[in-house]
Amino acid sequence: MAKKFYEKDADLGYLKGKTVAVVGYGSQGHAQAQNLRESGVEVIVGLRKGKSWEQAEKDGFAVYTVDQAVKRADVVQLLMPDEVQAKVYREQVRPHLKSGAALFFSHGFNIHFGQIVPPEDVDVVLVAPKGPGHLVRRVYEEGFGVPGLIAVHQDATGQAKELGLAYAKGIGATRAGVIETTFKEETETDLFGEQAVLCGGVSELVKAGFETLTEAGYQPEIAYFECLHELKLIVDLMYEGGLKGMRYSISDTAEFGDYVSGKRVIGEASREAMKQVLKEIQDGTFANRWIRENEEGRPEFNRIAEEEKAHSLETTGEELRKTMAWINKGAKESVTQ
Ligand SMILES: NC(=O)C1=CN([C@@H]2O[C@H](COP(=O)(O)OP(=O)(O)OC[C@H]3O[C@@H](n4cnc5c(N)ncnc54)[C@H](OP(=O)(O)O)[C@@H]3O)[C@@H](O)[C@H]2O)C=CC1
Ligand SMILES: CC[C@](O)(C(C)=O)C(=O)O
Repeated sequence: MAKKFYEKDADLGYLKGKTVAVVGYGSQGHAQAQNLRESGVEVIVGLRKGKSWEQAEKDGFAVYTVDQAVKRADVVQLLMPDEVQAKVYREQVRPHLKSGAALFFSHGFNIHFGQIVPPEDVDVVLVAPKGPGHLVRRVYEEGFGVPGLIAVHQDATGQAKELGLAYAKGIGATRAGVIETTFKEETETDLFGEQAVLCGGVSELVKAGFETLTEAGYQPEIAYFECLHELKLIVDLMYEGGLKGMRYSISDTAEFGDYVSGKRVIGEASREAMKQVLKEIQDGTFANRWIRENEEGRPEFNRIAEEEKAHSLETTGEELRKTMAWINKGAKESVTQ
Protein backbone atom coordinates (compact mmCIF):
# COMPACT_ATOMS: atom_id res chain seq x y z
CA MET A 1 0.00 0.00 0.00
CA ALA A 2 1.42 3.38 -1.00
CA LYS A 3 2.44 5.68 1.84
CA LYS A 4 0.54 8.99 1.53
CA PHE A 5 1.02 12.34 3.19
CA TYR A 6 -1.45 15.19 3.63
CA GLU A 7 -1.48 18.69 5.17
CA LYS A 8 -1.31 17.37 8.77
CA ASP A 9 1.81 15.30 7.96
CA ALA A 10 3.87 18.24 6.72
CA ASP A 11 5.37 21.12 8.70
CA LEU A 12 6.34 24.32 6.88
CA GLY A 13 8.49 25.07 9.94
CA TYR A 14 11.27 22.97 8.37
CA LEU A 15 11.64 25.74 5.77
CA LYS A 16 11.58 28.57 8.31
CA GLY A 17 14.69 30.75 8.11
CA LYS A 18 15.80 28.95 4.97
CA THR A 19 16.14 30.39 1.45
CA VAL A 20 14.86 28.32 -1.43
CA ALA A 21 16.48 28.96 -4.83
CA VAL A 22 14.21 27.88 -7.65
CA VAL A 23 16.54 27.44 -10.63
CA GLY A 24 14.52 27.84 -13.83
CA TYR A 25 11.28 29.81 -14.20
CA GLY A 26 9.37 27.91 -16.85
CA SER A 27 6.32 25.69 -16.47
CA GLN A 28 7.22 24.23 -13.05
CA GLY A 29 9.57 27.01 -11.91
CA HIS A 30 7.06 29.88 -12.04
CA ALA A 31 4.39 27.73 -10.37
CA GLN A 32 6.51 26.33 -7.57
CA ALA A 33 8.23 29.68 -6.86
CA GLN A 34 4.92 31.58 -6.66
CA ASN A 35 3.13 28.91 -4.60
CA LEU A 36 6.03 28.68 -2.12
CA ARG A 37 6.16 32.46 -1.75
CA GLU A 38 2.42 32.60 -1.03
CA SER A 39 2.91 29.84 1.55
CA GLY A 40 5.34 32.16 3.39
CA VAL A 41 8.62 30.65 2.16
CA GLU A 42 11.62 32.84 1.30
CA VAL A 43 12.18 32.24 -2.43
CA ILE A 44 14.79 33.53 -4.86
CA VAL A 45 15.13 32.57 -8.52
CA GLY A 46 18.27 31.41 -10.35
CA LEU A 47 18.47 31.93 -14.14
CA ARG A 48 20.46 32.99 -17.15
CA LYS A 49 19.61 36.37 -18.72
CA GLY A 50 16.59 36.14 -21.02
CA LYS A 51 12.83 35.82 -21.23
CA SER A 52 12.36 33.92 -17.97
CA TRP A 53 14.61 36.33 -16.09
CA GLU A 54 12.44 39.28 -17.18
CA GLN A 55 9.25 37.40 -16.23
CA ALA A 56 10.53 36.39 -12.79
CA GLU A 57 11.54 40.00 -12.05
CA LYS A 58 8.16 41.23 -13.29
CA ASP A 59 6.57 38.74 -10.87
CA GLY A 60 8.52 40.39 -8.04
CA PHE A 61 11.28 37.86 -7.38
CA ALA A 62 14.91 38.61 -6.63
CA VAL A 63 16.65 36.99 -9.60
CA TYR A 64 20.31 35.95 -9.67
CA THR A 65 22.60 34.04 -11.98
CA VAL A 66 22.52 30.36 -11.08
CA ASP A 67 25.84 30.40 -9.16
CA GLN A 68 24.81 33.48 -7.13
CA ALA A 69 21.41 31.98 -6.30
CA VAL A 70 22.99 28.69 -5.18
CA LYS A 71 25.45 30.56 -2.93
CA ARG A 72 22.50 32.19 -1.13
CA ALA A 73 20.35 29.07 -0.88
CA ASP A 74 19.70 26.37 1.70
CA VAL A 75 17.42 24.50 -0.70
CA VAL A 76 18.14 24.44 -4.44
CA GLN A 77 15.30 23.19 -6.64
CA LEU A 78 16.51 22.38 -10.18
CA LEU A 79 13.67 23.27 -12.57
CA MET A 80 15.57 23.68 -15.80
CA PRO A 81 14.91 21.22 -18.64
CA ASP A 82 16.27 17.77 -17.75
CA GLU A 83 18.69 17.81 -20.68
CA VAL A 84 20.54 20.95 -19.51
CA GLN A 85 20.60 20.21 -15.78
CA ALA A 86 23.80 18.14 -15.68
CA LYS A 87 25.97 20.76 -17.41
CA VAL A 88 24.57 23.66 -15.36
CA TYR A 89 24.94 21.55 -12.20
CA ARG A 90 28.63 20.82 -12.92
CA GLU A 91 29.50 24.40 -13.82
CA GLN A 92 27.24 26.60 -11.68
CA VAL A 93 25.61 24.57 -8.92
CA ARG A 94 28.11 22.02 -7.55
CA PRO A 95 30.94 24.54 -6.86
CA HIS A 96 28.63 26.76 -4.75
CA LEU A 97 26.42 24.24 -2.97
CA LYS A 98 26.68 24.73 0.80
CA SER A 99 27.47 21.75 2.99
CA GLY A 100 24.20 20.64 4.65
CA ALA A 101 22.09 22.23 1.93
CA ALA A 102 19.44 20.34 -0.01
CA LEU A 103 19.27 19.63 -3.72
CA PHE A 104 15.72 19.17 -4.99
CA PHE A 105 14.33 17.82 -8.25
CA SER A 106 10.86 17.46 -9.75
CA HIS A 107 11.92 14.59 -12.00
CA GLY A 108 14.49 11.92 -11.18
CA PHE A 109 16.11 11.56 -14.64
CA ASN A 110 19.53 13.04 -13.87
CA ILE A 111 19.99 11.30 -10.54
CA HIS A 112 18.62 7.95 -11.66
CA PHE A 113 20.67 7.84 -14.86
CA GLY A 114 23.83 9.06 -13.11
CA GLN A 115 24.13 12.42 -14.92
CA ILE A 116 24.29 14.30 -11.60
CA VAL A 117 26.18 12.80 -8.66
CA PRO A 118 25.77 15.15 -5.65
CA PRO A 119 28.31 15.34 -2.82
CA GLU A 120 27.58 13.25 0.27
CA ASP A 121 26.99 16.23 2.56
CA VAL A 122 23.74 17.43 0.95
CA ASP A 123 20.18 16.10 1.08
CA VAL A 124 18.86 14.95 -2.28
CA VAL A 125 15.07 14.99 -2.52
CA LEU A 126 12.42 14.66 -5.21
CA VAL A 127 9.15 16.58 -4.99
CA ALA A 128 7.31 15.96 -8.22
CA PRO A 129 3.88 17.46 -8.83
CA LYS A 130 1.79 15.06 -10.90
CA GLY A 131 0.59 17.73 -13.30
CA PRO A 132 1.77 20.46 -15.66
CA GLY A 133 3.20 23.57 -14.01
CA HIS A 134 0.45 25.91 -15.17
CA LEU A 135 -2.07 23.72 -13.36
CA VAL A 136 0.14 23.54 -10.26
CA ARG A 137 -0.23 27.31 -10.12
CA ARG A 138 -3.88 27.61 -11.17
CA VAL A 139 -5.14 24.89 -8.81
CA TYR A 140 -3.15 26.36 -5.87
CA GLU A 141 -4.73 29.78 -6.51
CA GLU A 142 -8.14 28.12 -6.43
CA GLY A 143 -7.32 26.81 -2.95
CA PHE A 144 -6.56 23.23 -3.95
CA GLY A 145 -3.42 21.35 -4.99
CA VAL A 146 -2.04 19.03 -7.63
CA PRO A 147 -1.00 15.71 -6.04
CA GLY A 148 2.69 14.91 -5.89
CA LEU A 149 5.40 12.35 -5.25
CA ILE A 150 8.22 12.50 -2.73
CA ALA A 151 11.46 10.51 -2.67
CA VAL A 152 14.69 10.80 -0.74
CA HIS A 153 17.86 9.78 -2.57
CA GLN A 154 20.25 11.01 0.10
CA ASP A 155 19.57 12.03 3.70
CA ALA A 156 22.65 13.91 4.86
CA THR A 157 20.94 15.98 7.55
CA GLY A 158 18.53 13.37 8.93
CA GLN A 159 15.67 15.72 8.00
CA ALA A 160 15.51 15.27 4.22
CA LYS A 161 12.03 13.77 4.19
CA GLU A 162 10.56 16.37 6.58
CA LEU A 163 12.10 19.11 4.42
CA GLY A 164 10.66 17.51 1.31
CA LEU A 165 7.21 17.32 2.87
CA ALA A 166 7.45 20.97 3.93
CA TYR A 167 8.31 21.88 0.34
CA ALA A 168 5.43 19.74 -0.97
CA LYS A 169 3.12 21.61 1.42
CA GLY A 170 4.50 24.96 0.21
CA ILE A 171 3.59 24.20 -3.40
CA GLY A 172 0.13 22.92 -2.44
CA ALA A 173 0.72 19.22 -3.13
CA THR A 174 -0.18 17.95 0.37
CA ARG A 175 -3.66 19.47 -0.08
CA ALA A 176 -4.24 16.71 -2.64
CA GLY A 177 -1.88 14.05 -1.24
CA VAL A 178 1.76 13.16 -1.69
CA ILE A 179 2.86 9.56 -2.27
CA GLU A 180 6.24 8.21 -1.21
CA THR A 181 8.33 6.70 -4.01
CA THR A 182 11.94 6.30 -5.14
CA PHE A 183 13.86 8.22 -7.81
CA LYS A 184 13.92 5.00 -9.86
CA GLU A 185 10.17 4.45 -9.68
CA GLU A 186 9.32 8.09 -10.40
CA THR A 187 11.71 8.30 -13.34
CA GLU A 188 10.68 5.06 -15.01
CA THR A 189 6.92 5.49 -14.52
CA ASP A 190 6.99 9.17 -15.52
CA LEU A 191 8.87 8.42 -18.74
CA PHE A 192 6.58 5.49 -19.46
CA GLY A 193 3.42 7.51 -18.80
CA GLU A 194 4.42 10.40 -21.02
CA GLN A 195 5.65 8.14 -23.86
CA ALA A 196 3.16 5.29 -23.94
CA VAL A 197 -0.01 6.94 -22.68
CA LEU A 198 -0.32 10.63 -21.84
CA CYS A 199 1.62 12.33 -24.63
CA GLY A 200 2.90 9.80 -27.19
CA GLY A 201 0.10 7.24 -26.92
CA VAL A 202 -2.77 9.73 -26.87
CA SER A 203 -1.32 11.91 -29.66
CA GLU A 204 -0.94 8.91 -31.96
CA LEU A 205 -4.41 7.61 -31.06
CA VAL A 206 -5.94 11.00 -31.87
CA LYS A 207 -4.00 11.31 -35.14
CA ALA A 208 -4.84 7.75 -36.19
CA GLY A 209 -8.55 8.38 -35.55
CA PHE A 210 -8.46 11.72 -37.39
CA GLU A 211 -6.64 10.20 -40.37
CA THR A 212 -8.99 7.20 -40.53
CA LEU A 213 -12.03 9.49 -40.74
CA THR A 214 -10.58 12.07 -43.15
CA GLU A 215 -9.10 9.39 -45.46
CA ALA A 216 -12.58 7.85 -45.56
CA GLY A 217 -13.90 11.20 -46.86
CA TYR A 218 -15.37 12.74 -43.72
CA GLN A 219 -14.93 16.48 -43.10
CA PRO A 220 -11.76 17.32 -41.12
CA GLU A 221 -13.72 19.60 -38.76
CA ILE A 222 -16.04 16.76 -37.77
CA ALA A 223 -13.07 14.39 -37.41
CA TYR A 224 -11.35 16.98 -35.17
CA PHE A 225 -14.38 17.27 -32.90
CA GLU A 226 -14.74 13.49 -32.63
CA CYS A 227 -11.10 12.60 -32.08
CA LEU A 228 -9.58 15.55 -30.21
CA HIS A 229 -12.08 18.12 -28.92
CA GLU A 230 -14.40 15.63 -27.25
CA LEU A 231 -11.44 13.75 -25.78
CA LYS A 232 -11.08 16.45 -23.11
CA LEU A 233 -14.70 16.09 -22.08
CA ILE A 234 -14.37 12.31 -21.84
CA VAL A 235 -11.08 12.54 -19.93
CA ASP A 236 -12.66 15.03 -17.50
CA LEU A 237 -15.28 12.40 -16.69
CA MET A 238 -12.59 9.74 -16.21
CA TYR A 239 -10.61 12.14 -14.01
CA GLU A 240 -13.64 12.79 -11.83
CA GLY A 241 -15.02 9.24 -11.57
CA GLY A 242 -12.68 6.77 -13.24
CA LEU A 243 -13.72 4.72 -16.27
CA LYS A 244 -16.92 3.85 -14.36
CA GLY A 245 -17.81 7.54 -14.02
CA MET A 246 -17.22 8.13 -17.71
CA ARG A 247 -19.31 5.10 -18.65
CA TYR A 248 -22.15 6.32 -16.42
CA SER A 249 -22.43 9.52 -18.47
CA ILE A 250 -22.10 8.17 -21.99
CA SER A 251 -24.90 6.45 -23.89
CA ASP A 252 -25.28 2.65 -23.72
CA THR A 253 -24.53 2.58 -27.44
CA ALA A 254 -21.19 4.28 -26.78
CA GLU A 255 -20.51 2.00 -23.82
CA PHE A 256 -21.11 -1.16 -25.87
CA GLY A 257 -18.84 0.19 -28.64
CA ASP A 258 -16.23 1.01 -25.99
CA TYR A 259 -16.28 -2.62 -24.72
CA VAL A 260 -16.18 -4.38 -28.08
CA SER A 261 -14.03 -2.07 -30.24
CA GLY A 262 -11.53 -0.49 -27.83
CA LYS A 263 -9.77 -3.81 -27.29
CA ARG A 264 -9.43 -4.25 -31.07
CA VAL A 265 -7.66 -0.90 -31.40
CA ILE A 266 -5.41 -1.32 -28.34
CA GLY A 267 -4.80 -5.05 -28.69
CA GLU A 268 -1.92 -7.45 -28.05
CA ALA A 269 0.43 -5.63 -30.46
CA SER A 270 0.01 -2.32 -28.60
CA ARG A 271 0.55 -4.02 -25.24
CA GLU A 272 3.71 -5.68 -26.54
CA ALA A 273 4.90 -2.30 -27.85
CA MET A 274 4.25 -0.76 -24.41
CA LYS A 275 6.35 -3.49 -22.77
CA GLN A 276 9.18 -2.77 -25.20
CA VAL A 277 8.95 0.99 -24.49
CA LEU A 278 9.14 0.23 -20.75
CA LYS A 279 12.11 -2.10 -21.22
CA GLU A 280 14.03 0.59 -23.13
CA ILE A 281 13.30 3.07 -20.34
CA GLN A 282 14.44 0.62 -17.66
CA ASP A 283 17.67 -0.43 -19.39
CA GLY A 284 18.68 3.17 -20.20
CA THR A 285 18.26 2.90 -24.00
CA PHE A 286 15.83 5.85 -24.11
CA ALA A 287 17.92 7.98 -21.71
CA ASN A 288 21.08 7.42 -23.78
CA ARG A 289 19.19 8.27 -26.98
CA TRP A 290 17.84 11.51 -25.48
CA ILE A 291 21.25 12.52 -24.10
CA ARG A 292 22.91 11.83 -27.49
CA GLU A 293 20.11 13.64 -29.35
CA ASN A 294 20.84 16.79 -27.33
CA GLU A 295 24.61 16.48 -27.79
CA GLU A 296 24.04 16.35 -31.55
CA GLY A 297 21.80 19.46 -31.62
CA ARG A 298 18.43 17.64 -31.67
CA PRO A 299 18.18 16.66 -35.38
CA GLU A 300 15.44 14.06 -34.82
CA PHE A 301 13.50 16.15 -32.28
CA ASN A 302 13.46 19.20 -34.58
CA ARG A 303 12.54 17.25 -37.71
CA ILE A 304 9.61 15.45 -36.07
CA ALA A 305 8.41 18.60 -34.29
CA GLU A 306 8.16 20.40 -37.67
CA GLU A 307 6.29 17.48 -39.26
CA GLU A 308 3.86 17.32 -36.34
CA LYS A 309 3.09 21.06 -36.45
CA ALA A 310 2.14 20.77 -40.13
CA HIS A 311 -0.34 17.90 -39.60
CA SER A 312 -3.85 18.73 -40.91
CA LEU A 313 -5.26 17.90 -37.45
CA GLU A 314 -3.34 20.90 -36.13
CA THR A 315 -4.33 23.32 -38.89
CA THR A 316 -7.97 22.25 -38.63
CA GLY A 317 -7.94 22.65 -34.84
CA GLU A 318 -6.25 26.04 -34.96
CA GLU A 319 -9.07 27.41 -37.10
CA LEU A 320 -11.84 25.87 -35.00
CA ARG A 321 -10.37 27.05 -31.70
CA LYS A 322 -10.39 30.69 -32.85
CA THR A 323 -14.10 30.86 -32.04
CA MET A 324 -13.84 29.06 -28.71
CA ALA A 325 -13.36 32.08 -26.48
CA TRP A 326 -13.10 30.09 -23.23
CA ILE A 327 -10.16 28.04 -24.57
CA ASN A 328 -8.37 31.07 -25.97
CA LYS A 329 -8.58 32.75 -22.58
CA GLY A 330 -6.89 29.80 -20.79
CA ALA A 331 -4.21 29.45 -23.47
CA LYS A 332 -3.42 33.17 -23.35
CA GLU A 333 -2.99 33.08 -19.59
CA SER A 334 -0.71 30.04 -19.86
CA VAL A 335 1.65 31.39 -22.49
CA THR A 336 2.09 34.71 -20.72
CA GLN A 337 3.55 32.90 -17.67
N1 LIG B 1 6.49 20.73 -17.42
C1 LIG B 1 5.93 20.14 -16.36
O1 LIG B 1 4.80 20.42 -16.01
C2 LIG B 1 6.67 19.14 -15.54
C3 LIG B 1 8.05 19.19 -15.46
N2 LIG B 1 8.71 18.41 -14.55
C4 LIG B 1 10.14 18.56 -14.42
O2 LIG B 1 10.43 19.90 -14.00
C5 LIG B 1 11.70 20.31 -14.52
C6 LIG B 1 11.53 21.61 -15.29
O3 LIG B 1 10.73 21.36 -16.44
P1 LIG B 1 9.82 22.49 -17.11
O4 LIG B 1 9.20 23.32 -16.04
O5 LIG B 1 8.95 21.77 -18.10
O6 LIG B 1 10.91 23.36 -17.88
P2 LIG B 1 10.66 24.60 -18.87
O7 LIG B 1 11.27 24.24 -20.17
O8 LIG B 1 9.24 25.02 -18.83
O9 LIG B 1 11.50 25.76 -18.18
C7 LIG B 1 12.86 25.74 -18.12
C8 LIG B 1 13.42 26.95 -17.39
O10 LIG B 1 14.82 26.76 -17.24
C9 LIG B 1 15.49 27.90 -17.74
N3 LIG B 1 16.77 27.51 -18.30
C10 LIG B 1 16.99 26.78 -19.42
N4 LIG B 1 18.30 26.63 -19.62
C11 LIG B 1 18.91 27.28 -18.61
C12 LIG B 1 20.27 27.51 -18.28
N5 LIG B 1 21.27 27.01 -19.02
N6 LIG B 1 20.55 28.23 -17.18
C13 LIG B 1 19.56 28.73 -16.41
N7 LIG B 1 18.25 28.57 -16.68
C14 LIG B 1 17.94 27.84 -17.77
C15 LIG B 1 14.56 28.49 -18.80
O11 LIG B 1 14.85 29.86 -18.97
P3 LIG B 1 15.00 30.59 -20.38
O12 LIG B 1 13.76 31.41 -20.56
O13 LIG B 1 16.22 31.42 -20.24
O14 LIG B 1 15.13 29.51 -21.44
C16 LIG B 1 13.22 28.25 -18.14
O15 LIG B 1 12.93 29.26 -17.21
C17 LIG B 1 12.20 19.13 -15.35
O16 LIG B 1 13.01 18.34 -14.51
C18 LIG B 1 10.93 18.37 -15.70
O17 LIG B 1 11.11 16.99 -15.98
C19 LIG B 1 8.05 17.57 -13.70
C20 LIG B 1 6.69 17.48 -13.74
C21 LIG B 1 5.92 18.18 -14.73
C1 LIG C 1 2.92 14.27 -18.84
C2 LIG C 1 4.11 15.14 -19.02
C3 LIG C 1 4.92 15.37 -17.76
O1 LIG C 1 5.45 14.15 -17.30
C4 LIG C 1 4.03 15.98 -16.68
C5 LIG C 1 3.31 17.23 -16.93
O2 LIG C 1 3.91 15.42 -15.62
C6 LIG C 1 6.10 16.30 -18.07
O3 LIG C 1 7.23 15.95 -17.75
O4 LIG C 1 5.87 17.41 -18.57
